[in-house]
Amino acid sequence: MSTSNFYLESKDINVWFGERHVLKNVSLQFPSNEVTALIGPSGCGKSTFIRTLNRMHELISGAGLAGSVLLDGQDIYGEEVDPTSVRLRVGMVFQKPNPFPTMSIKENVLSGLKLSGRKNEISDDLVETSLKRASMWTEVKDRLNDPAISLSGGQQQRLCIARSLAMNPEVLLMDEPCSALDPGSTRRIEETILELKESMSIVIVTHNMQQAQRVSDKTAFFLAEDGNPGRVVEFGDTEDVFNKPIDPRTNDYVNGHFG
Ligand SMILES: Nc1ncnc2c1ncn2[C@@H]1O[C@H](COP(=O)(O)OP(=O)(O)OP(=O)(O)O)[C@@H](O)[C@H]1O
Repeated sequence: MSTSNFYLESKDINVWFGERHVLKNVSLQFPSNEVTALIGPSGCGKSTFIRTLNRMHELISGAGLAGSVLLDGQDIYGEEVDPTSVRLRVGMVFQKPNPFPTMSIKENVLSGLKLSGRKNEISDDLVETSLKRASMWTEVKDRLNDPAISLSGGQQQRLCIARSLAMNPEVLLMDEPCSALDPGSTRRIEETILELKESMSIVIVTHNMQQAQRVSDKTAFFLAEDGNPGRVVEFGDTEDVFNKPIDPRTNDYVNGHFG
């Protein structure tokens, strides 16, 4: 049973690359059924932080970490915890769509299950459900055996979302998922995010202030000032962060005065 009121929670996360301290004391809470946007200028540590939430950070050589991340009350950095199982529970979608290009659409959806040895969960129903949840079933249902490379960039990104969803994650991390997409594809992904949040917690890194306001319930503003490590300057309801920010630096950033 969870000991936290939040589904996912970071406590005093500090990150180093070699000697360089790049994130300081980041404590954020991510409730179920909410979308949290991480915003801030380039280089303030948003992508680094999101990677600490599913133990992808430690795959980078020279990466150091202190602090804890509670997933449903359990520290994902606990000694007894297998990092692979964390990455299955906390899925991730990247900036650039990265389907397996020569695999078919269907094989892509099922690839995570195959790679993690969960072959008994593989079924046509799961392919359909995952593609439906990623809002692309009607577009691809008659071409499931076509290679992923035959899809548009926006469709490839939704296929990557479907691939994550097939693993039935409890949290979905999205690192600038729309930055390589046109406005129409961006809108489809945003609609998908709003549908998915009914069944999970979502954390999204975005440089698009309108997108943050359209999709997120909460917003965290990160800033790394004058060579100092990145930290959270302000965290709260998205409406407040954008319309009545407490910190003048948040006000300047959300109104486009820097970054
Ligand atoms: N693999 C790495 N090795 C060394 N330093 C890194 C590595 N990845 C990121 N950094 C450094 O950590 C800091 C935070 O980078 P990060 O990519 O997390 O920022 P960001 O806010 O996501 O930036 P952007 O918005 O441009 O994607 C930067 O100073 C960056 O140079």
